[in-house]
Amino acid sequence: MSGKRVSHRNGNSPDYNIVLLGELGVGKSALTVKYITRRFIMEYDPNIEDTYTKHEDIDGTEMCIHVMDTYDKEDSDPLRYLRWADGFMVVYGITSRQSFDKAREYLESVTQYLKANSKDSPVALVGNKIDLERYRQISKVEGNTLAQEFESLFFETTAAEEFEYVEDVFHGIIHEIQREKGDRHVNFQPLFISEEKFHAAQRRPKSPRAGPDKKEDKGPTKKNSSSFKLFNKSFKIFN
Ligand SMILES: Nc1nc2c(ncn2[C@@H]2O[C@H](COP(=O)(O)OP(=O)(O)OP(=O)(O)O)[C@@H](O)[C@H]2O)c(=O)[nH]1
Repeated sequence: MSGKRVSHRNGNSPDYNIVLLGELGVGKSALTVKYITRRFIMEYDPNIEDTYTKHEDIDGTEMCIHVMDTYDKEDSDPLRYLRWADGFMVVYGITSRQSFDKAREYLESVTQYLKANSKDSPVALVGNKIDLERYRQISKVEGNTLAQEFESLFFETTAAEEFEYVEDVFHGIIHEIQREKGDRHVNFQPLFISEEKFHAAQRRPKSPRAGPDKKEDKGPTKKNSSSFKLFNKSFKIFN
């Protein structure tokens, strides 16, 4: 994109909506909060569904990213996120076969909706918790095969390690959303956080954990006051 800014009808930064779907406990909240705050937080209230906002400047393009961390009950209406989302992240834990089966169900319902509504929003299958390699139940090949079946992007990542592992996933889907909306015209190769890259990084000395990461972060922005709820809870913060 070489620093060129995307112009929009009203001159404002574009807004992109990303929804996270998946079984309880796969790390939807952990990934959302890591992306927004760069921190790994251990405990969440599993019954909360919320939307968080982050300002980004990617390749010289300013944008506003809204992330919905869903809590899907039996009787809740999936249209609330299906209509809202510009891009979907279907998350499973690599240590849980059950969450992988659930991810397939989400992929089926999302792709069915998109097809029925002639929409082409990008979908990413995301295998989380690769820091727990020793408990892995879903191989990378199996994840990749499922993603290919649904013509979706595929990533493996962890919310418990470096911020970049999570950022890569979000930026990957943001690039695809931009491309789908005609805001980006370059050939983008989906980023993979490979086990090799992850383990190589594990062997390197880690950057200091405390405090914010290197890049200036404008922090969470109030959308409907939800972003600020984060800081009122007694979370355990690990980095
Ligand atoms: N080791 C490890 N633990 C993780 C990771 N991501 C999340 N967790 C932990 O897994 C548990 C569930 O994570 P959540 O983010 O609450 O999962 P969720 O998908 O939002 O599910 P609910 O909050 O239960 O709706 C928490 O204890 C997290 O700390 C990860 O990448 N690695």
